[in-house]
Amino acid sequence: MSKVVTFVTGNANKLKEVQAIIADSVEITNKSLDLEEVQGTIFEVAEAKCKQAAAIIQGPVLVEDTALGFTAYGGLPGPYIKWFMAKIGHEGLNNMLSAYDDKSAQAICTFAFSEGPGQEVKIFQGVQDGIIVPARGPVGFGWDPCFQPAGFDQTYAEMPKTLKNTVSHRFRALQLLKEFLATR
Ligand SMILES: O=P(O)(O)OP(=O)(O)OP(=O)(O)OC[C@H]1O[C@@H](n2cnc3c(O)ncnc32)[C@H](O)[C@@H]1O
Ligand SMILES: [Mg+2]
Repeated sequence: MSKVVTFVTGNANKLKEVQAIIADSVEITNKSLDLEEVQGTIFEVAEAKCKQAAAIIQGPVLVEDTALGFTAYGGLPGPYIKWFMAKIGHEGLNNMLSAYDDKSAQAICTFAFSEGPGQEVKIFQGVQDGIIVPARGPVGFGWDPCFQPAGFDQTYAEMPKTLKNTVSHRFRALQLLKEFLATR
């Protein structure tokens, strides 16, 4: 069984964070592919991406799906946040919540791992609560400028990368993944 895991993602920023957070403990190579995403729950989206990746790579694969859910919208946009970001941007995300007092949101990072085609898909999820705020900080990675994690007065974008990478939804999910990969 190959120990090397291929992380399949079309997102260079995700890859950078994953490398920064776990590269010292796990051997991960990367394949840049924008996998098709089904419509469904976060788990269904992650599982389907993982099966697709395993079929392409024909070996151990890791994929990740990131969701941003607004409490006032019952968890939407959730896994569809990418398309909301692309079409309405930071200002639009804030405007969506202008009718509501509750600005709270959850950033959810879901990794899905499989040893290969036909193998079981394992899921590792990390959640960070926060609020949606008018964009602050450098524009670099998705909705970072308008997500302020609970317990902090900076948005993800304003934080030094080293801080985001020790408190984020992705960091939390990677702690679980790391434990699993260590026993593999
Ligand atoms: O190939 P994949 O891995 O699917 O990469 P993607 O860019 O399509 O990513 P998703 O399908 O998971 O969609 C998540 C969206 O949220 C954005 N995003 C993901 N993680 C983020 C983070 O930590 N901070 C801000 N934005 C993030 C990302 O740029 C997308 O627009
Ligand atoms: Mg995607």
